[in-house]
Amino acid sequence: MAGTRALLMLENFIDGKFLPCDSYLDSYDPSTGEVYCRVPDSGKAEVAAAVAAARAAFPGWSAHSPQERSQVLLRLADLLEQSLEEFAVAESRDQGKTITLARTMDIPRSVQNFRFFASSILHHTSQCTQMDHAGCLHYTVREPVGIAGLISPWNLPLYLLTWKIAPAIAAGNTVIAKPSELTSVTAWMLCQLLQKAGVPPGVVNIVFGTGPRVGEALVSHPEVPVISFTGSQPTAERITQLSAPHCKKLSLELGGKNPAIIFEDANLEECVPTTVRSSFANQGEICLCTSRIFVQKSIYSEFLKKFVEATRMWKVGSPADPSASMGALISKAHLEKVRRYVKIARAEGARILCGEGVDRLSLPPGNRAGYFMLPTVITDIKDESRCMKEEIFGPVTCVVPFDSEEEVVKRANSVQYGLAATVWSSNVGRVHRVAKKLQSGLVWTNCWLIRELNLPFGGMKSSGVGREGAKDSYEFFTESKTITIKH
Ligand SMILES: NC(=O)C1=CN([C@@H]2O[C@H](COP(=O)(O)OP(=O)(O)OC[C@H]3O[C@@H](n4cnc5c(N)ncnc54)[C@H](O)[C@@H]3O)[C@@H](O)[C@H]2O)C=CC1
Ligand SMILES: N/C(=C\C=C\C(=O)O)C(=O)O
Repeated sequence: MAGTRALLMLENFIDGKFLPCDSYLDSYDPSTGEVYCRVPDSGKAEVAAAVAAARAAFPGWSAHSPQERSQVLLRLADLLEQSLEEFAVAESRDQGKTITLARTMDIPRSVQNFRFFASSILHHTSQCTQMDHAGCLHYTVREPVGIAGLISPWNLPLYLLTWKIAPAIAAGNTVIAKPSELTSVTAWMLCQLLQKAGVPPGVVNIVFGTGPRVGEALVSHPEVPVISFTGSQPTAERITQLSAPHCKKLSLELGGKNPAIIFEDANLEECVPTTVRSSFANQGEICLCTSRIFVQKSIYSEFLKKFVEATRMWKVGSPADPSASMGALISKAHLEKVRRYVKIARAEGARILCGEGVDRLSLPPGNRAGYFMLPTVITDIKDESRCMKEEIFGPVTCVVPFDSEEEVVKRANSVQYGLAATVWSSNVGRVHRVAKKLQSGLVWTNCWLIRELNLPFGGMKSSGVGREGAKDSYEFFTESKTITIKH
């Protein structure tokens, strides 16, 4: 329990006003295991109120010029940047990640999301073709779709929420956002900045609560024609079913089982630390994290030794500790789920080289009830194992050897997911060839998570439907109309 300290009470943000809710959910600080915040447990009534506000705000907001909307987004970015530290501390407490990561990645990227779409909205052009034999000119115009429903997960709370809000409102839509019930605080803090930045009431509405209650009410609402979702594959299936009767536009950004392919000519000085980071950053709770590492046989032992040594240097500690590389996992249930995967691997005869069940986790007394685990490296594991097939979404990675390029491409592609991959080699021809053959929406060669926001982001196969980015998000959040002029 939270002891004598008052709990932080969040409120929904509808039509520019903070509104209390009839019932509330407990929200935990993952680094202590204590309830510290209460989140509205919204449902159909709150969604109906948000839809009414978004509907009323749409004509005015969509009639603004892109330049006017851009100015509002830029003010929002500036205000967020001025409060960066406050947001970083709040994100860390709510999610369990280190303050350092929130300060250097989550909040700066949220600022960048607003700045990026404030700029990119100014540069779209439409198409025009002529048909002289028929005396016709054809051109396209794009219009905002209407009210956008935005559902975001708990791993990168403000980062992914703003990645949806910014392009949606830049294009002239009004929005109803539903952050994860596990991490609602920075979304609520953002509402205070919306007012200051001059976002008109009703343009951005935020309803808090669980997926089955408020999430489904939003997805099922007939006046919300477009849904952008980031989260798990089973939830995406449910959203697809609920939105099917309304033929909604869907963008689904889902999970991954991302391979790292390390050839014998890789530069291990760069590859080892980057692959440790790609496996364990944000406690492994990023859909882009590496969870299957394929290493060419001739360097397998050398890589494994260096990789385990580097993983053991990755300190797990209080999120406020500047020397900690990893904080707490999101929840007790998630921690248990991740640990279960390690147990399954062990029962199948795999070897756990470091981390869970092998090394001792040392934490300050105040964090001992938190949801921490050590970064864990598994080897001697079959490709058919659940740990090599299913998304674990925690600090667990598997390392296995391979012989040939052809073999490793086949094995890398053998899972249901196709989100991100890394390829490590100094042979330029090989990196192009392998990148082309991988079934993956994103391939990073000799690096990881260097993002170019202009270009398409998203996955193949069960990793999702649609792409996000400057042009892709613009196309998703607008409808195209083709006009023919006979002259
Ligand atoms: N981007 C990614 O790849 C992510 C993947 N995951 C995966 O999903 C697993 C489960 O995590 P969850 O938090 O349960 O993910 P989730 O997919 O259930 O939650 C994501 C968002 O969807 C909402 N939601 C849940 N059920 C819904 C429904 N029926 N209708 C509308 N919205 C709904 C949630 O409230 C949250 O805002 C994780 O262990 C991880 O494997 C989780 C978060 C992000
Ligand atoms: N969607 C996720 C990460 C996106 C990162 C980016 O846009 O840079 C995720 O982890 O769910």
